[in-house]
Amino acid sequence: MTCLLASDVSLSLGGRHILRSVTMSVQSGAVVGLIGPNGAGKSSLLRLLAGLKVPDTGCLLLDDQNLASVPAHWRARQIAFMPQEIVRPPPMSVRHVAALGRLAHGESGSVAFHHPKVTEALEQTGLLQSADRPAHRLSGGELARLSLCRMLCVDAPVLLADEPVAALDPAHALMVMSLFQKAAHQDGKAVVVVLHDLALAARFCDQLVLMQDGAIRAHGLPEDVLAETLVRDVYQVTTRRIGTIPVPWDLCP
Ligand SMILES: Nc1ncnc2c1ncn2[C@@H]1O[C@H](COP(=O)(O)OP(=O)(O)OP(=O)(O)O)[C@@H](O)[C@H]1O
Repeated sequence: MTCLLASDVSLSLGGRHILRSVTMSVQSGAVVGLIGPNGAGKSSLLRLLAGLKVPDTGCLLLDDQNLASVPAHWRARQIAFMPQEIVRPPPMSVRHVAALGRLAHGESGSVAFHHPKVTEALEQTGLLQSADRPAHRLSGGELARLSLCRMLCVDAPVLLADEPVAALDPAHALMVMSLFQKAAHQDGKAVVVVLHDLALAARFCDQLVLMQDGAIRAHGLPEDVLAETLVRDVYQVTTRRIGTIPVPWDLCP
């Protein structure tokens, strides 16, 4: 059982308080959705969870080990991270770029290129047919799926993805969210996904953490966190419901 915990973390950057006393955790078998308005601190928190930034106060614990003191190569095998910014890769094939995920295991060259996990991840992200295409010629959504694919190639017990569906069409967004759900529920991964789509958050996440102004405003079951009054207050939008699923409808008057 893997557990990643951010315990009372605070972070300041450029003289601004970015995160204030944030505590949250994710365990094997669960998808946690990190939601909140632009600038709320979601990406900053995700980078702390990935061990890519160190908090000013508080700590990050992976199975009781402080992320600040574990070897980087061990951390890279435990936590796979998909950043929000998708960098256009150099002229390499899609499979070559995906195989870079195996570097976390010290694998490169043909060992990485032919690794079964790479083929599986290409298939899961709908890129197997495009494996030989030049990666730098992919569309924005295809590049986002390649970034996700590379993360899956790490085969880590913890998956952290920053807005993985922001550039995807509805079918691929549903495919990717189903993929995260399966990774958690069937394969026992611990998954944290940053999302702006409240309907996807409601449908596919087991728990939601709602951030506002660098702090956690609410956390718990999606139906509780996405209560109409809370969504209205935090996002300044009204919603309409399809069952329990909220759809942002209008700006608050
Ligand atoms: N290096 C930095 N120096 C100063 N401020 C920063 C720095 N990095 C981030 N910030 C600020 O921290 C706040 C939180 O940024 P963050 O990217 O974590 O928000 P977010 O919730 O992920 O937003 P979005 O939904 O727009 O991606 C923002 O106001 C941002 O401008």
